[in-house]
Amino acid sequence: MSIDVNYATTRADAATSVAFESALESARNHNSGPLAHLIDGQQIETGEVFVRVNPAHPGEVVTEAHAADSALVAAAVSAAKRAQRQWRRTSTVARAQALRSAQAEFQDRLVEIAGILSAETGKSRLEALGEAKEVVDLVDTYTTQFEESGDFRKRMNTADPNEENTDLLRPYGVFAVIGPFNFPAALNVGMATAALLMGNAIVMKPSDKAPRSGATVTEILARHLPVGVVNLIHGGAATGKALTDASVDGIAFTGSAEIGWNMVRSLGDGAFGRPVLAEMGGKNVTVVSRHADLDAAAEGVARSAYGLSGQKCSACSRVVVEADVHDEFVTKLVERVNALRVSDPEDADAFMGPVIDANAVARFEEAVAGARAAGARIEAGGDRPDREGYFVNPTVISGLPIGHDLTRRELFLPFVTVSRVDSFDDAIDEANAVDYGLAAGVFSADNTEVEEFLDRIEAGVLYVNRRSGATTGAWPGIQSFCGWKSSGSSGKGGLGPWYLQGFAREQSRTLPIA
Ligand SMILES: NC(=O)c1ccc[n+]([C@@H]2O[C@H](COP(=O)([O-])OP(=O)(O)OC[C@H]3O[C@@H](n4cnc5c(N)ncnc54)[C@H](O)[C@@H]3O)[C@@H](O)[C@H]2O)c1
Ligand SMILES: N[C@@H](CCC=O)C(=O)O
Repeated sequence: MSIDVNYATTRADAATSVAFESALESARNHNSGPLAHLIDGQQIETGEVFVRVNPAHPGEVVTEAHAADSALVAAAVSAAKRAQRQWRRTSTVARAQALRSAQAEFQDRLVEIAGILSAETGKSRLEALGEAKEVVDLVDTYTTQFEESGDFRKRMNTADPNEENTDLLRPYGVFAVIGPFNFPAALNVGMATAALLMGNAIVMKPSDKAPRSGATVTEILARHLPVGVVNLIHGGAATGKALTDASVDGIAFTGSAEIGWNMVRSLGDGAFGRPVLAEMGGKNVTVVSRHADLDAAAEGVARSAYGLSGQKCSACSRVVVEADVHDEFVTKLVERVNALRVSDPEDADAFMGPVIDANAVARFEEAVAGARAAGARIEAGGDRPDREGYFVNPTVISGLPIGHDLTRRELFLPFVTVSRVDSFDDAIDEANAVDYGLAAGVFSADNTEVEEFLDRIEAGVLYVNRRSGATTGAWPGIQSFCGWKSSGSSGKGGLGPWYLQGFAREQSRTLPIA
């Protein structure tokens, strides 16, 4: 079945929908005992068992898994170190072939993977199918870049006719790969593929909120690579901490800023620094000028703010609007938000599924109470649908004072604040007044304003007048996904052309000409 879905797709064809529904049902009923770790090619079934429930029906356990303790983590790192010695000497052609072979299996199992993603995270079918397709495109994009890189090896000039000089990129060794719950297939596979192509071995720790999603894609990678190059351990924060404290040579992390920056600090605090490629949170803004097409702006914001229930690092969570068009924009946004369908992902028309867990629901209720206490207007939502599960309604808030905490802190919820400012210049100041710098959008028909936005905005992923998603929808090989400020530690983004190099260090070699 050929499936062409991305995060801007608005409908799946009938055959894909039927296949997805069957995959979702089977994933929801698949629990056949705790998932094992994968270390040196062996399935290891030790450690306390934790469970993941279906967020649409929290009484149903979808997955169980064993959590790894620090001894098991150390065993996984040792296995990876042993395997990496050979893997780094494997020809670049053979490394690329191994990843191409995994890519083919990801493509063959795309709908099955989408079902597992939706069962564990509550993603709608289009979000789940989009993520499963992103997995395939990520492997393809990085492998193509790798194949075209000339082996990351360059012949240099020489100052001595008896010498030849080469500059090359060499792997660090073993990378810990630690991923978040919201894209537990694409982000884990993206980080892992880049590390592996560059000659590193990995120890993967997926989120404990999506262990089967992480395990399924990691086991596919493992099957196509030599034993021990890809290892998998399960668990939550304690297992993650044990992994970052172990003797890994680097970390690829995607998750919240607090945890990511702690890793950066802790790996920098030794006899020598080790790389932490961390992609972190956002408080992504859309600027709406008085020269904007307000229908396009409202649609772009609604799609970005509420897709995946606002649980994208790229989600638009604040809109800054020029005063002249504030009320009209809010009216148009509210119309669209009230039309969004919040439902179980098994419902073909569900736009928003549940949020991830009870903590997210509590955070939603606290945020709404905070907005009310500050005298803000709840323009849409602010409550929960009357149904079982971790569902909340898409929410629009206006009238919060400039600088209010709810306009600064990442909530990771379908919760959008709209702020009124006097000028386009003030809008950019307000847009930049957060620590984060991930994605940002602008709506304006005035080219001078657009240029001003592009020049001044402090974020790594920018979109202009984008109706299909004001701040979301980056795709491998099309938009790089680079966090500025507290949103990223390396100044380079996943999905883009400079990512692979972060997984290697440079070496210069001067040899006598024989
Ligand atoms: N910039 C990006 O590309 C990007 C993409 C997706 C998500 N995110 C961000 O991820 C966050 C949401 O995901 P989440 O709630 O799973 O994030 P999180 O930071 O809570 O967890 C991420 C991963 O870190 C592990 N972890 C938790 N504590 C740890 C510790 N002390 N040491 C080591 N590992 C630890 C978790 O088990 C999980 O696997 C949001 O902030 C979102 O913006 C960023
Ligand atoms: N690549 C996705 C975001 C991934 C993070 O959560 C987007 O651009 O919307």
